[in-house]
Amino acid sequence: MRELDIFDTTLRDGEQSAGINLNTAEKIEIARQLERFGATIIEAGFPAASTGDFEAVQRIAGTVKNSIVTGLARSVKSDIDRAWEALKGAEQPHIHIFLATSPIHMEHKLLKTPEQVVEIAVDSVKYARQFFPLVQWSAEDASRSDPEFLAYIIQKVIQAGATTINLPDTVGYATPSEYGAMFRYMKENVQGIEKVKLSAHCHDDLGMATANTLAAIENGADQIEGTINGIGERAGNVALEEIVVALHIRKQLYGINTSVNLQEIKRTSQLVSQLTGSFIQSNKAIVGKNAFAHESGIHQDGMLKNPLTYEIITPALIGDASTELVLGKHSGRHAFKDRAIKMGFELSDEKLNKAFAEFKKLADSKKEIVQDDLFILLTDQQINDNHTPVYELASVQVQYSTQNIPTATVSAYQPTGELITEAAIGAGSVEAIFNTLERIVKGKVHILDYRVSSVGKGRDALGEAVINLSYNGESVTGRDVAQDVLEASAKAYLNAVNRQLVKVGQKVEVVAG
Ligand SMILES: CC(=O)SCCNC(=O)CCNC(=O)[C@H](O)C(C)(C)COP(=O)(O)OP(=O)(O)OC[C@H]1O[C@@H](n2cnc3c(N)ncnc32)[C@H](O)[C@@H]1OP(=O)(O)O
Ligand SMILES: CC(C)C(=O)C(=O)O
Ligand SMILES: [Mg+2]
Repeated sequence: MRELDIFDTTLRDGEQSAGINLNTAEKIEIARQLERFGATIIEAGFPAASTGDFEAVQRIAGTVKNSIVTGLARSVKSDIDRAWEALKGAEQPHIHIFLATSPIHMEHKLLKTPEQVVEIAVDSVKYARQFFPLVQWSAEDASRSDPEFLAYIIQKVIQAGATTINLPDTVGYATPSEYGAMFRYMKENVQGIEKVKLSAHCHDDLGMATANTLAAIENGADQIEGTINGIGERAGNVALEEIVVALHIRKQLYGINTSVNLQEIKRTSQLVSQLTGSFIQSNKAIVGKNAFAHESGIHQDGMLKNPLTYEIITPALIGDASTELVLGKHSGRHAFKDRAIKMGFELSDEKLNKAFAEFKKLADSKKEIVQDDLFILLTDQQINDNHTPVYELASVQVQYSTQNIPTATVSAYQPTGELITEAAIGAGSVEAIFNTLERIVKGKVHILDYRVSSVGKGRDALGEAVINLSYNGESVTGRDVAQDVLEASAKAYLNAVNRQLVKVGQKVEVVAG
């Protein structure tokens, strides 16, 4: 059986998705889950990009023990120095350096000749090797590069000390046969290629990321890179869950093993979706809401006679218990704690007590508490930063009728602890609430995106609101749930503003420390 390394870039390329903005606590939570998922390598960020990214990479490198942690760097000394600062405490320091090799990128973006690009690549890898035992070098836009030039620069970079070579399909342009052929060509034409790991990195612009990644595997890739739920720049990266399940289901065809624990797929997917605020389309392979739903009569008949007629994967394979929990308003702390532990949460007693109080409040207004409700509630406590003072919703009241202008009255605690009440009108109830909140948070707010949906099933399902707004010029996403969508919307709005405040608080801490 061949071993394949799984390089997860949810926290770097995934976070490059428009509208996704994770804070350090959320990144650490995702990184810990990726470790449970079994990623060989976790790309935790781009340390030179911002203080927030630097801090997240440094803290993840100090937290995660069973996966290698890496950070991205341009081929410049200052980026490599910053990456070393962030990663020197890691168990196995690993850096990911990239430089574009396609004619269009070299000429129009880097403004360099191919000769200069070779020199920069070699110098940066040599420089990085002085610090890092593991250096991955990526030829950005490899699939649109001249194969001979690509083979030449890869050979030079291997001689300079690179330990992994990545061949990205940066703009999702390649077809499976072309992408596979590139791997074969490099294997046949680059001296020393057998000494390094060869990696695939596919984007989904033409919907071919999964097919391309499998083509790379068929042609000798030792590592594949992707994200959970396929989030990422533009149309996203390849969805790791699709690759690992395909390799598992088609084991006889591929003969490949990975370190991934398939049972952790559902939880990882749910966590990434919740913390990034990015919905998973219902027909998404493996993790979509309908991925295991059989609707039509002929299919249901077949399933009843023998599930293998229509089911190649079961929810149980990916750890989707989907069971309705028998936790309700009469449940006690022990049963609640036991369930939280079984769901993989590690909460302090203080956080567990807070989560329990929230659970009791919810159980009073909702017949049944399902797994999804509990997951959201416990995750919120787990990543809750209670050091930076933030806004907290006290009450919201809306007057709406088809004849009159909607009016909202909102009371909220300020970061100072003071309770204030404001009122405003709007074209609809939601706008009236948002206009009122804008007065409360005392900053310029622009709503960029806003969505509501239900969590779980039934009339009394929780309402979830996700809002992307810019607060004082910085774009940030907030989300929250409540029994009522208007309350969820108000809470999601404050959640976004609070996340921005927490981020600012973290920056101050890093600069001061
Ligand atoms: C394919 C990918 O996903 S690549 C990763 C993309 N991710 C990101 O860009 C997110 C983080 N980026 C950032 O925070 C910023 O872009 C920074 C901090 C890295 C740089 O910011 P700035 O200094 O303001 O430069 P800006 O982003 O405007 O331009 C990029 C510069 O880097 C150069 N550059 C681009 N790639 C590379 C590279 N691999 N190696 C060296 N230089 C590079 C560009 O040519 C440009 O140089 P110029 O300023 O001489 O024209
Ligand atoms: C930085 C590189 C590997 C990248 O993300 C890409 O080329 O898509
Ligand atoms: Mg990419």
